Amino acid sequence: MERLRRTMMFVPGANPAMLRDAILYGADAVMFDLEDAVSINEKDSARFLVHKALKTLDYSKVETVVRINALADGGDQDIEAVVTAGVDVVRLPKTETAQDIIDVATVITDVEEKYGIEVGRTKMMAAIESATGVLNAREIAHASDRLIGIALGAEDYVTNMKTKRSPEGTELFFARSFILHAARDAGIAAIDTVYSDVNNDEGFKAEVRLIKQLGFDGKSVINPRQIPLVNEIYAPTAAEIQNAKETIWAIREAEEKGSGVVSLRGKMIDKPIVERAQRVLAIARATQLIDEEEI
Ligand SMILES: CC(=O)SCCNC(=O)CCNC(=O)[C@H](O)C(C)(C)COP(=O)(O)OP(=O)(O)OC[C@H]1O[C@@H](n2cnc3c(N)ncnc32)[C@H](O)[C@@H]1OP(=O)(O)O
Ligand SMILES: O=C([O-])CC(=O)C(=O)O
Ligand SMILES: [Mg+2]
Repeated sequence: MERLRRTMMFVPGANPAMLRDAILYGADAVMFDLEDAVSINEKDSARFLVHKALKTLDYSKVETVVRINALADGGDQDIEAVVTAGVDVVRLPKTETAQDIIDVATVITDVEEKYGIEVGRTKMMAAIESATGVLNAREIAHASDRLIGIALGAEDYVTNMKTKRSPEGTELFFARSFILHAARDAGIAAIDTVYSDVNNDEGFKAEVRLIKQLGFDGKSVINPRQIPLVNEIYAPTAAEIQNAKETIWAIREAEEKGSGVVSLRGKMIDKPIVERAQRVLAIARATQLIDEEEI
């Protein structure tokens, strides 16, 4: 099973208390921010704090991500600071073209070589936050073997599109769909954008249901309270788990009889349906909803 990336929590890089406690809330990934959550005069101290946090804290199973600045705005210094501290993933914001990714990947390679770090160890993500970025999403998603995913950055995107976010997310439908297709085409993760109305749990849950149904692997979050809400919606229900088990049992029985198709309670089961059932069970296993050995 690929790594779970249901929640990626932004943590402002200049806030030592938040950096220290970020690990405690159960996010699949913590994403330390050196870009828009950090004011210009705090950029250097944030870079230093994030380097220290990555070096000294124990992240065990939590994936570490750092959102860097553009190369023209100190991104090369950010890369040196975080790659030498062992970050798992470098996230490039406002990615417009495949060349943006190639340029960052080249700087990462230089730093890995300079410090004797295995070349390719540091992974990357691209955040897509403009019309140009969306239209180039397919090339971006294929731009480097380092890429583990692409993400939508909707606040900047709607600004670029001269609109604003709505509860229904109509204005994001094309960008979400296109980014998802690009990610699936490249075989990498698709991560949805933040929900900024941090005290509106009902609105947040409606958005999470929508992006799960579209097919996103998970969502960037900005507050610890959003983490359990995502996990609850992403967890397979007892009925879904039972149905997945019955699907596997039914197809095993059919295969023993030499057939690749069977019907379960009037519904046809064949290869893609079996694949979906296997994914439900893999998520159930990864989230301890069923035992490792079960089925
Ligand atoms: C468009 C973009 O670029 S989005 C990405 C950049 N933005 C960010 O990184 C913002 C991250 N989030 C935050 O800074 C905050 O959650 C805010 C400003 C949105 C809300 O702040 P608050 O109202 O103070 O949050 P809240 O009262 O829920 O905080 C509860 C606890 O969680 C902690 N916490 C809140 N958000 C975070 C976070 N993102 N990471 C780590 N800890 C956090 C608080 O420090 C507080 O801890 P304490 O109880 O030990 O004091
Ligand atoms: O990447 C994100 O979700 C946050 C962000 O920068 C944006 O929405 O502009
Ligand atoms: Mg942004």
